[in-house]
Amino acid sequence: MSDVLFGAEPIDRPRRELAPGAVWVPGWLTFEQQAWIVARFHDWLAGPVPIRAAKVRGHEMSVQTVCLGWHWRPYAYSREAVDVNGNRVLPFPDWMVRLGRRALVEAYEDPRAADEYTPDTALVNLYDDSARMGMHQDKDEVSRAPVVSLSIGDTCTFRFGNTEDRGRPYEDIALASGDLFVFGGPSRLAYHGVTKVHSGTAPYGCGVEAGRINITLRETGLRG
Ligand SMILES: O=C(O)CCC(=O)C(=O)O
Ligand SMILES: [Fe+2]
Repeated sequence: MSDVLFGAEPIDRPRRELAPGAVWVPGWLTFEQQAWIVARFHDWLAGPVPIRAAKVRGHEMSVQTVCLGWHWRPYAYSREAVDVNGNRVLPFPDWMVRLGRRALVEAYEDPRAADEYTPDTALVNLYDDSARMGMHQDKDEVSRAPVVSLSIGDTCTFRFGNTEDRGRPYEDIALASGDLFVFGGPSRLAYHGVTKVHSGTAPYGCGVEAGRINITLRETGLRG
């Protein structure tokens, strides 16, 4: 138990800039914050649009996703979940706007980093032991504001690459429960993915017993 718990502590895991604009802040969320967010996650699961594996060119992703603010399907955002049940997604909560702003200020160590930042959508991904996410760019947003990523539950191997293609150079890091990862500026369109979820590594107290939750806060730049 204690090994697992200490594994998620920021001890020996200093903050790091992987590339210009791409910053990893281990252990940013407290266990209390993580568990509170996981309780909200259960509220979202009971919401108007069920969590589902999106289809990319006819193939179901191994990750399941539910959205707030705007509904994402591969290559497009809409207010209604047109590829699920047609219902409008839950509104984007104000606390997430504040959390996203705090995340930018923290990651970039600049009190003004969030001055022009208003995230309006969250993609909430649920990974089981066998789920992965292939290398991709987040480019369905019109805005090029940074993406704020929060991880809760099992540790994963997160692959952060370059802006040219899916291949090398890339770096593999272990994103653990409570970690913050921000990619903006010159890294905004960097390819990234999840190559493995390490089952049984969710620390006691994070609110997740098995699996991994990842929340990305984004500014779509869309109107309507
Ligand atoms: O799960 C992660 O850490 C990354 C998720 C991601 O890249 C995405 O939702 O676009
Ligand atoms: Fe992504």
